[in-house]
Amino acid sequence: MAERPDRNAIEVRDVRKVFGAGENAVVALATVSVSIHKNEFFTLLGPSGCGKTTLLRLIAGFDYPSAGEILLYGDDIALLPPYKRPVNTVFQSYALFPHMTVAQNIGFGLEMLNKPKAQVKARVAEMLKLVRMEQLANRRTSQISGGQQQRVALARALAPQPKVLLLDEPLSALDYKLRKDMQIELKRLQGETGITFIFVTHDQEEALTMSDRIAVMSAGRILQVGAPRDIYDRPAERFVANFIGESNFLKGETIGAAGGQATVKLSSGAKILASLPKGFSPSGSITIAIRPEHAQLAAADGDAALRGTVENIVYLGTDTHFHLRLDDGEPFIVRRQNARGKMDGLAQGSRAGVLIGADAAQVLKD
Ligand SMILES: Nc1ncnc2c1ncn2[C@@H]1O[C@H](COP(=O)(O)OP(=O)(O)OP(=O)(O)O)[C@@H](O)[C@H]1O
Repeated sequence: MAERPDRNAIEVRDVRKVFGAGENAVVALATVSVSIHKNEFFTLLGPSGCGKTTLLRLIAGFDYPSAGEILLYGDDIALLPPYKRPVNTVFQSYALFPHMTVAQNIGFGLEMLNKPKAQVKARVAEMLKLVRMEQLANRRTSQISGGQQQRVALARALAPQPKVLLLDEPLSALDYKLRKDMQIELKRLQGETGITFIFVTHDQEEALTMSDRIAVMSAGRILQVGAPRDIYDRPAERFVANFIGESNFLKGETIGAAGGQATVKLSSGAKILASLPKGFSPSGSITIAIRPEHAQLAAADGDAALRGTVENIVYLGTDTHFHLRLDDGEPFIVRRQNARGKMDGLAQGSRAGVLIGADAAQVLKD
């Protein structure tokens, strides 16, 4: 299949997937559209059951959409069988052959494609180097660690030079430290090979660490697509603001909007500026989200936007969370980075004000 550099690596257009029929029908994907660019590390992020694996399986060809198109560099592949697609998958269970060596596992796919022996040998050597497993080439895969098995599974999937690599929660079986190392390793592999990676995870930290862009999914829909920073700083919906990081939610009234920002009157009477989601025109009652680290504590008698009482102080090593009860009864958390030797007079039961930074508030669509 010829690669057309002007096209997106993958384009999912109005794809719907329903399992079963009649009363037993399950809508796994409710009309999803997304474009994934060439050379991109793209992540599908969402809770269990939101449809991530279903979308990945449709791109891989393990299943077919009920409606819609899936294009790879402009060609519709939705009905092609998996082996005819220049796409490969790395599964959570690495699915290696335990009686074969590391090198044999990596070369297996190439041999199945009847590639000449010399070519297989050269490619296997290249892949062993790429995943830094040269020393263990002749070990059986039953005799290497989980992290090493993961590298072999990656090398095997990359060996036939797919145009797109699909990764379905490939790090979830690894312990925390190894998982962190493999996140960096995966990002390096993607950069060095230039292959488009589509990665599935329910772990928001993993998604933020590795991705060029993230699609946040919930209940068979894609709610928001953006760079990690956009998704974190500019969540468009309450689900996104809640699923990624922590957020405070405040009710307010819109009293004007211009230049992508709304002026919002809070129940405390304070007026603040809040960013608007793209193309969204607010009216009347709205909800805004504010990250705990984007608000600051201040004197209760000053000109703070919010006022309340400190109910709880949670020390977390790197920072401290101050749990406030605002005067209108709503909870609000302020996170402050800890500095050595710095103490303050705030204690449980103290009155405190909250300052909201100039670019801290985000209007939500729901
Ligand atoms: N073969 C199937 N038959 C019927 N329902 C299915 C089938 N596969 C998936 N589903 C349903 O479709 C929905 C989406 O499932 P999917 O596996 O895509 O979610 P997911 O986000 O990948 O979840 P997880 O993180 O738990 O793997 C779920 O409600 C699931 O129960």
